Amino acid sequence: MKIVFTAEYAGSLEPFRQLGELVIEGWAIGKPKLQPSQIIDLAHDAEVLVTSYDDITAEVINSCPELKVIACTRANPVNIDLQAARARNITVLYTPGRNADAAAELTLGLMLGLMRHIPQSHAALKRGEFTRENQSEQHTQSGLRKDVVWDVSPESPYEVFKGGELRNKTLGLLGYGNIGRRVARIARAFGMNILVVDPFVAAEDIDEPGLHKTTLEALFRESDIVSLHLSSGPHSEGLVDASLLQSMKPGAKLINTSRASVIVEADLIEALRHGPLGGAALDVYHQEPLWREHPFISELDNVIITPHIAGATRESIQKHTAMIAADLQRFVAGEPLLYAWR
Ligand SMILES: NC(=O)c1ccc[n+]([C@@H]2O[C@H](COP(=O)([O-])OP(=O)(O)OC[C@H]3O[C@@H](n4cnc5c(N)ncnc54)[C@H](O)[C@@H]3O)[C@@H](O)[C@H]2O)c1
Ligand SMILES: O=C(O)[C@H](O)CO
Repeated sequence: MKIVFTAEYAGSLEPFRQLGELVIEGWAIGKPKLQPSQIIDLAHDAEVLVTSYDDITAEVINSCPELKVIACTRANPVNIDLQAARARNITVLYTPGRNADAAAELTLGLMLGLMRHIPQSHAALKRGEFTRENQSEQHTQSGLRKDVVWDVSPESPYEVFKGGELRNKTLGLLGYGNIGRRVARIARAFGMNILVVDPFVAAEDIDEPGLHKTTLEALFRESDIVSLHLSSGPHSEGLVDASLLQSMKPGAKLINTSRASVIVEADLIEALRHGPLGGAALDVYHQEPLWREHPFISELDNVIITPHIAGATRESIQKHTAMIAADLQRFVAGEPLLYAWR
């Protein structure tokens, strides 16, 4: 069996080697996607194609007559022409949840960052603000040593960056899948109360002490922090709009590590400029990468931004490599598959 590997990988490739001849044209950060003609050159006689981000088009699929399995190392095989694969009876494997721990942990990092102004206070200190060189003369004249002064003026970091605690706050989770559930578990450990909206998960799978399924309107109205973890698609396009954002508590926070398309960006910017939002933390954008004049970069100090890195850990890559290897072994053994796209 010939296995062509154009995916990002980590950990052992031995399980693949045991299944057949392995041809590796691995993806790496900065490496452009392969063109269909390049994939066809590599995989025209392959039975298995493992990819991360390459577009596996109908042309590719139909030019590789031996293909039996296409494996995509993403939570959603959006880059595979699923209809063309189905027409050829090709099994499509994918890796749901491979980066769920990564995305959940970044979400909590962003939440703490938002509540305690960690990026802003770090940047200010690095710029030389709040250093001993800037201590007011008053303190030295009062006879206190500069290095033991505890500045409690309105301009002191203690005031400027005074934050809020997570304990006893209400966290609203929109989407209770792989990532939403993990965020809920960690947030409960911080002592947060959790509201959930997910039309595809029953209340009995959610409700337990500290966790409660509610309506979209109540979630936005009652949460101190709303974190978005829903899947994208026509069902969620522009779901978070002015009517929901304007119903939030004054100073409430919003976190989006899911997909930008679920928010109306202009409505978010308005809610950050003029309230009620006190801040937002974003990992995903309507157009990526962001550009310097974008308000999230050039204007809004109450926004924390990361460049679509929620899922980017070494462990995520190890997990997807192992998930695909295990399902390929099951495929060859004729056993039921765990991660086949249906
Ligand atoms: N920023 C990143 O690097 C990164 C990394 C991983 C995942 N993601 C994104 O995070 C999101 C969640 O990923 P996941 O792995 O948990 O997906 P998942 O499929 O496990 O869970 C998504 C959940 O959203 C729910 N949902 C769908 N429509 C909804 C709606 N209208 N309202 C509320 N809930 C709704 C689904 O029922 C499902 O439970 C996805 O959009 C994914 O693309 C981003
Ligand atoms: O699609 C995914 O798995 C994440 O957004 C990272 O690309």
